[in-house]
Amino acid sequence: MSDSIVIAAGTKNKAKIAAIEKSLRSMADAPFQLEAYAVSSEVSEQPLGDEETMAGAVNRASNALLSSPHAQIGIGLEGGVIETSHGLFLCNWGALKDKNMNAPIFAGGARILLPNAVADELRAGKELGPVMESFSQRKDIRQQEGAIGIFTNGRMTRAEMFSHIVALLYGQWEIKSGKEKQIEKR
Ligand SMILES: O=P(O)(O)OP(=O)(O)OP(=O)(O)OC[C@H]1O[C@@H](n2cnc3c(O)ncnc32)[C@H](O)[C@@H]1O
Ligand SMILES: [Mg+2]
Repeated sequence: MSDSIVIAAGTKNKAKIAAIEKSLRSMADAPFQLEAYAVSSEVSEQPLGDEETMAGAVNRASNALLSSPHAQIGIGLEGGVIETSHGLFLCNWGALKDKNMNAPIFAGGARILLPNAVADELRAGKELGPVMESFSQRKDIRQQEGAIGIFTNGRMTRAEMFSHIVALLYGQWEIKSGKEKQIEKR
């Protein structure tokens, strides 16, 4: 980035904001301002499958951009679950919307299998957030290491997982904005 730009995040979740902040700080070559808006994802509280989770991510990105008077970019991150022949997996998506670009940019995140006890509660219509609280006997897991942290023995946190998605989004955005890195040819 050559000029300072305003980026609007479509969430107030601490793990998601930390991911955006940390990932962008490490990549952006100019200062930026990050604003956080508690926008609607316009999908269910517990998105099911890639399509619904992607829709949640892009709706958050668009709604964040609309909420901010000065932002050039909106970022939306959404956590969902997806049914497979091997069981129910966590699935995560991010979307970036630049007000000067027609198409949104997408990136998907890490997936891991949920234990049967947790998966069955979700299949019965419960949300992962509260299910994780009763499973781990702790409050607010979704703003901390998340289900992914608990089920990977703390090797990957929710913020780290979302920071990979933000890097995937930002790198694609750089290429589309003509800010490609000059990689040395050997
Ligand atoms: O404030 P927002 O941005 O909505 O943050 P959130 O934690 O609710 O995150 P999502 O809406 O993207 O997640 C969809 C649902 O999945 C839950 N969830 C997703 N990932 C989770 C995780 O790693 N740990 C605990 N709950 C999670 C979350 O509580 C919601 O019920
Ligand atoms: Mg939510």
